[in-house]
Amino acid sequence: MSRHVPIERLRNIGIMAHIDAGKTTTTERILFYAGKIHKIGEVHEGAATMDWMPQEQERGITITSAATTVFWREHQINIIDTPGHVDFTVEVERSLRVLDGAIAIFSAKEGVEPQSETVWRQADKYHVPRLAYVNKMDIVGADFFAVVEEIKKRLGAHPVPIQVPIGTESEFRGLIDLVTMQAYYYLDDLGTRTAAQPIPEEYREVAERWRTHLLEAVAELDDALMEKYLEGEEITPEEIRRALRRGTLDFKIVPVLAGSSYRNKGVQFLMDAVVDYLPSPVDIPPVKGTDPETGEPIERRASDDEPLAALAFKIMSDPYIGRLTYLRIYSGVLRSGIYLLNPRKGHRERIGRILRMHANHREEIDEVPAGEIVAVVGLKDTMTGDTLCDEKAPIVLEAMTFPEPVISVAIEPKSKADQDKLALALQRLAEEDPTFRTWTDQETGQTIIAGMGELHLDVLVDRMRREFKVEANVGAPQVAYRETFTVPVKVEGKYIRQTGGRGQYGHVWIEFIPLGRGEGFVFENRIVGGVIPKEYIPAVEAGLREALQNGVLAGYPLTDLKAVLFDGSYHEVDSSEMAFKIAASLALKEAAKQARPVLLEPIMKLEVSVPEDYLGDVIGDLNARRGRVEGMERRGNVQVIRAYVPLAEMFGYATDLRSRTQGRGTYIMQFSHYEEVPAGIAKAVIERSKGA
Ligand SMILES: Nc1nc2c(ncn2[C@@H]2O[C@H](COP(=O)(O)OP(=O)(O)OP(=O)(O)O)[C@@H](O)[C@H]2O)c(=O)[nH]1
Repeated sequence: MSRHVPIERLRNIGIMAHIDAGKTTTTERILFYAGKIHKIGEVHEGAATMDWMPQEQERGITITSAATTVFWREHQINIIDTPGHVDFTVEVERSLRVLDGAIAIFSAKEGVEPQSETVWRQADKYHVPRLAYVNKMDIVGADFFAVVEEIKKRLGAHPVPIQVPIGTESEFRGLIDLVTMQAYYYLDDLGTRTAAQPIPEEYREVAERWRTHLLEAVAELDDALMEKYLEGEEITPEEIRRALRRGTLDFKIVPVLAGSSYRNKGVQFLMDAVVDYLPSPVDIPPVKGTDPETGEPIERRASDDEPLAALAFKIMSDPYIGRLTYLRIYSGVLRSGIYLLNPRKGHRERIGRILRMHANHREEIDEVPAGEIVAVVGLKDTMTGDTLCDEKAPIVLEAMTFPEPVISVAIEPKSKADQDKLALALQRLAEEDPTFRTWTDQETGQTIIAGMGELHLDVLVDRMRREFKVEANVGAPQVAYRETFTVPVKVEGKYIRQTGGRGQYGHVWIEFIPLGRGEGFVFENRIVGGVIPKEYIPAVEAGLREALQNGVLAGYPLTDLKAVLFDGSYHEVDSSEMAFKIAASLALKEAAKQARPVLLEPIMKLEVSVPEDYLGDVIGDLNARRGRVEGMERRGNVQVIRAYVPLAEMFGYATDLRSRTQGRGTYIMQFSHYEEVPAGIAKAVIERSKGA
């Protein structure tokens, strides 16, 4: 088996951060030092190698994750660049799902920002061990130890600095390695570094203090080291590193490093830390899945000798190659030309070419061992979240969950030709992005696209224009309302037709029970004694699911309810799936009359940062938008307001806040949950939908 490196020397890592903390710059530098690119591209010049989509270069933000492979100290590092903007949270989530470790980047000035908190929690959810990297040590207001304190307070983590920066802001010029107690200086902004030096006199005290902190932390992790430490014996750098590694993998500590990626300081040490402290595929627990036949849980170890199990975590359409499916190979060996089972679809797919992705070129390979991340060309039906496996040893890996879209716009193609191109574009975009939805509005016949936020939709529309050359008019953004029931009801649905020949007979009794917000739709079959034959049950569920989509108040999907099929009857000759489907939808219609349906709206979690002077004005405005202010705190020289606000009131907020604060206010917003729309407003929304 050809493997670039033994699996213990493989690292699959992600880089996560708040927008603008420096992910792209840091990734660029890593590629540079690993010798992959020879000219360092600057983000602000629109030349960064990872950000290759045109919009990314124009907007200066990273939208899609690109996987890239580098080598460092005889280790192979696969890096996934993840986006920082909340509208693309799903990109972060799906990367975290397939990664083994992560670097969390913080700005030395801004510290723990709202989005860094969000991605940190996501990494917790997916059990991703991580390092913290305090970037931008060179900027005014940089404060390494303040960020360390914030990581502790705000994220509840146990940060353990393994370095102390020498100088800050424009004086930032070196790093003290607390593991070896040696100092390194940078001679320029190009990363030229001195050999190890003694710690300078003025840094002795602070270095000793943090060395003690480090030793206490590692002693806590290891009884043998604790003994040595208490005896006052010397603990070697090797012992410290081993304990730090164990502690990081066990989520007990987070090693913290400092640097300025932009000025080429600290990045090589960061790469060393990836090798030293982040897990290889064999350091993480075996992947979990189930047997598609029996539902029995199965585990697969990261070994070439296990049957193959891979997860498709991203689909991209490449203008030259076509459809690229990114796979994480959890176990077994992937070879081009083999057939694999997609258990969700129940059929086989042929693996075409296998590509290892570098930032700006691809390498074709024939075989990929366990633990790797690669892209595959030629898969037709595999979607994001699907498992591909050895057909002799089928497994379904735990699927990813994606949030439902909260905002939509209508798209009207300008010509017949645009109409056709639009159809293709929508199909491609939906394959790539599981949070993107599209459908045709029943009443108006318009094409609707839906996503996670205004920026998300902007980017999608932009891609339709550029990549698929669709000319279209785009409507104003609309809130994705939902509907639900508020009281439980038991109702009957009967569809019986007796007109000559063969009739129609479907008859159900269903109880509808309201569920909590976010629980979705649950169907339960409690038919006993064959009052309705088994073969008609799926038709009842399908009939309900279909009818739910069209709502009962204003055409928005009904959600957060449970339907229990508990009684009914059938006819030997006249019953059919169709008749039961219709009976189910009639039951739902009846339920709508009795179950006091209400309208639900998406509520956004908002953090606004404004200078003190504008505080009153901004809060007043939030109140006028039906906002609920939850709290306020001072961060540096700004006040941060935390609030919940209905999305319906937040269109155009960016412009509004800018003019209200003379451009000094900033905010970050993301979907939180659905809530009932107040009666007066609901009435207006329902009337508007009827008028449309
Ligand atoms: N002074 C200074 N500027 C930096 C440093 N690192 C990044 N920057 C600048 O900060 C800005 C944002 O950096 P990016 O690397 O694009 O940040 P990002 O986190 O990838 O941002 P998104 O891709 O938009 O999520 C750019 O203008 C960088 O040049 C640093 O260490 N020091």
